[in-house]
Amino acid sequence: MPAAREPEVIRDKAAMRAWSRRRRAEGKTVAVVPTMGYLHDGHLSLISTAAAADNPVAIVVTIYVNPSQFAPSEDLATYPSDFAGDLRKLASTGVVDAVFNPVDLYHRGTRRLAVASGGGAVSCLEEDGDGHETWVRVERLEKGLCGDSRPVFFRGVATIVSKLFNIIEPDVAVFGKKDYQQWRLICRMVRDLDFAIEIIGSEIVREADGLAMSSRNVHLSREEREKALSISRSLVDARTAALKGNTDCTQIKNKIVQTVTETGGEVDYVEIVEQESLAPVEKIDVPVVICVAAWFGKVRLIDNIEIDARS
Ligand SMILES: Nc1ncnc2c1ncn2[C@@H]1O[C@H](COP(=O)(O)OP(=O)(O)OP(=O)(O)O)[C@@H](O)[C@H]1O
Ligand SMILES: CC(C)(CO)[C@@H](O)C(=O)[O-]
Ligand code: BAL
Repeated sequence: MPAAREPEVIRDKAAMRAWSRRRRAEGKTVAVVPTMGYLHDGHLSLISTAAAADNPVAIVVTIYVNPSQFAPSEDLATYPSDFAGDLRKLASTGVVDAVFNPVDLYHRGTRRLAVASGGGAVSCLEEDGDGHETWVRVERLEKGLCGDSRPVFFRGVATIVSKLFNIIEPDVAVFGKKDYQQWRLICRMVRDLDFAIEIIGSEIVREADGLAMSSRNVHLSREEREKALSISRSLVDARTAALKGNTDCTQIKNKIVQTVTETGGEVDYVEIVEQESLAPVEKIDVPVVICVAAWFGKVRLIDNIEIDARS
């Protein structure tokens, strides 16, 4: 394990771009790990993936809670943050060269769009004005799964990730498979828009009892956290059943819904989709991913499991 090393903190986008260009002029590969902070071991595993990507590599971790991916009704205001703690964790890896932590990445404008008066603020960004008006949309992949209950989420993600790519100009970017739809959507965006960036999907990191690590887990009470284990447990059971030959998706989905609901969670969705297209399937005879989103109290969690019955 490398010795602890403080990353350089960069707040300004021009400084970030200049830093990145200097690293490339030195012959380094620039790898970026985009995050919203409140870092945990899942994030640190993305950094390890980036460090293994190429050599020599300059690693930038971005910490920015992007207002445009949150609807006004969602949890932007309570999203956890601990920048000092994040810096300590990043320093302890010994491999992170820079942290990009901008105060704001949007033009806010002057005209305020009040949500209450029906002024058209569909995300927390528009609540602050009409300054930003250019959006990146991945039209099919943004629909379904999380796109149904978070209608502005993927528009916000695709747009902020494009902005980060334009500022940092990385060679490589690492995303977690915990946010499976997000990872697939970014891959598609990069392909369709010819970003010269390799996208790496990194495996889900779990707590010892199976709960997928997530910044929002901090908001779970002890009881809610216990109930939330029903997601990972039911996903593992579903995978075991599928590999034993129960490939009927309706049956598998019903069982997961039943388990999570009986435990006290409120299911948002359970879907079984083809791994790359995210198209729903009826039978597990192609590589699939089972995706789940469920509420435990005020916390909405997502998780998934990949199944390739041929392997
Ligand atoms: N448990 C995990 N394993 C692997 N990657 C993860 C894990 N948790 C988050 N990531 C990845 O880290 C990146 C940044 O995610 P983010 O900062 O939103 O953290 P998060 O834990 O997913 O938070 P939340 O789900 O509460 O928003 C994303 O690419 C995400 O997929
Ligand atoms: C990719 C991302 C950093 C964009 O804000 C965010 O959606 C996240 O943390 O997964
Ligand atoms: N990790 C996804 C970021 C979000 O839920 O807004």
